[in-house]
Amino acid sequence: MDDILPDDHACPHLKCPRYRGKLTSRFHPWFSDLTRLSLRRMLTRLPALIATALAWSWKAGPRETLLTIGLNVAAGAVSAVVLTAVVGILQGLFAEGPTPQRLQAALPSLLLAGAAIVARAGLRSGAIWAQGRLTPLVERAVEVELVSVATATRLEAFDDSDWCDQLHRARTLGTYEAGRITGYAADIATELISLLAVATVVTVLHPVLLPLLVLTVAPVGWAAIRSARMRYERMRALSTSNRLLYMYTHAMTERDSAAELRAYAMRPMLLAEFSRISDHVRDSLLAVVGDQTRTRALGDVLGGIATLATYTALIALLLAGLMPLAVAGAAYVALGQGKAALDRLMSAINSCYESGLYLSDLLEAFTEARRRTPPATSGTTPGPLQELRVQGVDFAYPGAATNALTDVSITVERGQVVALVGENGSGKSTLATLISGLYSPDAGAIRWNGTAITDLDQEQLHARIGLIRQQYQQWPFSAERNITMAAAEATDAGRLERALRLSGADAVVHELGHGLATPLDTRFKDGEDLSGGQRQRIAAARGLYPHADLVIADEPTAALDARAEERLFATFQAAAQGAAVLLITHRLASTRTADWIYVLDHGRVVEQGTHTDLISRGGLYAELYGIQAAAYNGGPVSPVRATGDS
Ligand SMILES: Nc1ncnc2c1ncn2[C@@H]1O[C@H](COP(=O)(O)OP(=O)(O)OP(=O)(O)O)[C@@H](O)[C@H]1O
Repeated sequence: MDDILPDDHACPHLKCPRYRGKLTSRFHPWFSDLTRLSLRRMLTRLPALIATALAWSWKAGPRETLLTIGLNVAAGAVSAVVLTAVVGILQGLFAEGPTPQRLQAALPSLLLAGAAIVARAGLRSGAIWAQGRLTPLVERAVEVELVSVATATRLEAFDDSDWCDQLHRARTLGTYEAGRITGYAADIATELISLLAVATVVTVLHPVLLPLLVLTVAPVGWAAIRSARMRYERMRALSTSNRLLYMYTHAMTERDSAAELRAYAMRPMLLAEFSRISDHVRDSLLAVVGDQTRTRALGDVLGGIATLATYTALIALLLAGLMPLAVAGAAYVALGQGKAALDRLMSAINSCYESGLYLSDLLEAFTEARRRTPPATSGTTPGPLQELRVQGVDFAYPGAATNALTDVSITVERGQVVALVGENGSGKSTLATLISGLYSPDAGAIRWNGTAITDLDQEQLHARIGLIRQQYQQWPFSAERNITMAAAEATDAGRLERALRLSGADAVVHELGHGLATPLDTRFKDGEDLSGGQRQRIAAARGLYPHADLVIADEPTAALDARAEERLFATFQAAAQGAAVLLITHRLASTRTADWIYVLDHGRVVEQGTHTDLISRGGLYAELYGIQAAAYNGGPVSPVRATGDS
């Protein structure tokens, strides 16, 4: 397990140079750029991020976006009126003259302040309502966009752990923050308007007050942004740990792993691993809380000193006779409001900044997904298959030290059943996956009637291939949908009936409580589960349902009983009348009737020919066939030794 644990297990301190080095080398180059943004660079980048967020918001809910921004800005403007009115009240009250006269002078401002406070409350409530609606609208729109780009990427993207981390972060944090950033941007606008009013008032009262006001908030703002960045860096470094926790939680709470968990008594091990990783996440986050607290405390202390200096300056101006008492009182209130507005502005910028980091992450995930997506081919339309030719193909899985396939060439013609055989790990499924167009070869080409399949329209290519995968997935859909799968059009009853009959899945469906409508997942109402062989029949029907030119059957009978196996192989022979069949199997009895057989060994084609050719050659095929035949004929079989035998 240690080897797949993230680098952040190595050192809990972000400041550790060893750790930093690992992070920058492990993640994409933009990582360091993103997390080391200075305040200035962050502020220059924010408008572009906000513009992106606004564009999403507008698309997801134009009315809510307008209301969120409009009502917030209006609330900010009304706050400015409140402040001006309060200053008017104070100036009226502290002015020279008899009390009734001073009260009378303050009355209009008092009424204005009261009305403005009520109006501001109404506007704020409206803004909260609009923001409350906007957030889920944007979250949903971004989520839909994210799954849309993620499902369009090439299959090999999912062999890259960095991409898996990035996608997990985008899914769990990016979409959440994207829904909030518009609100934060509106808060910034609100507080900027309030602040503009305060700045005007204090500057009119005395020019020295404005810089003092800025000084009181600057350290607090600096500390808030620094601590936001600390948390973001930590969350980013914990990506793999968090993804592992998610996977462990899934494994320990979902049905598909429930049986093995119990049968292999995995509970103590899983709980221990889960605790170990979650302890690490907890300790990392606690360490950040400590760092954040120290930074914030420093900001507060510096801010406190600056506040003290501000009020000292105010008192000094008053004592020196440079400021009348009425103005000093108004300045005191204005400074208080200004500090509150600046605090809120800093907090809004900080929230926006933190959201912006996650949003940048999300945008990077979109860019990365598009980079990993095959170009939208207006590719050539594949015609009915006459010949599929694999020419000198090399392929290595991402990150693998050795090739899974080396210089592989095979040909499949219409009307043929071609078999791929070979021992475990020899590259058969990999070749089938490449032919299906799910991976691209590193060298060589796969040609469909002479055209490289990479130049063909991929959707139309997939529609011409019926794939029976070795590792098939049983989807939590109805039995019918598990066979027809993505078919955009309504189910073709004739093709469905044929696929059910040829695969033997008709008998399976017959026994289901709700027939084809039965959900194949017991976690859902009326759901039923299937035996291994029954599942394989459904998977075979899935591969036979399309009107395919090429049926690729990868170990289609491993779980089938003898009768079902015989029927399926006969099906493939029949299917080859109007199409081509590429059959991967370890059951060599069934390859005897194949038109051509390719034998793979360590990713290379080592033999090819008909069954008779290969037997007479006495090579690997003959050896494997001999072993199986001997087992059936009661001949000598290699003894199987129990491990530990002395
Ligand atoms: N997703 C993957 N990432 C990395 N390596 C892989 C992946 N899938 C398969 N391999 C490796 O590629 C090689 C070929 O595997 P492949 O599944 O094609 O063999 P196979 O002939 O189909 O084996 P089997 O008879 O067991 O099904 C093996 O060494 C395997 O470990």
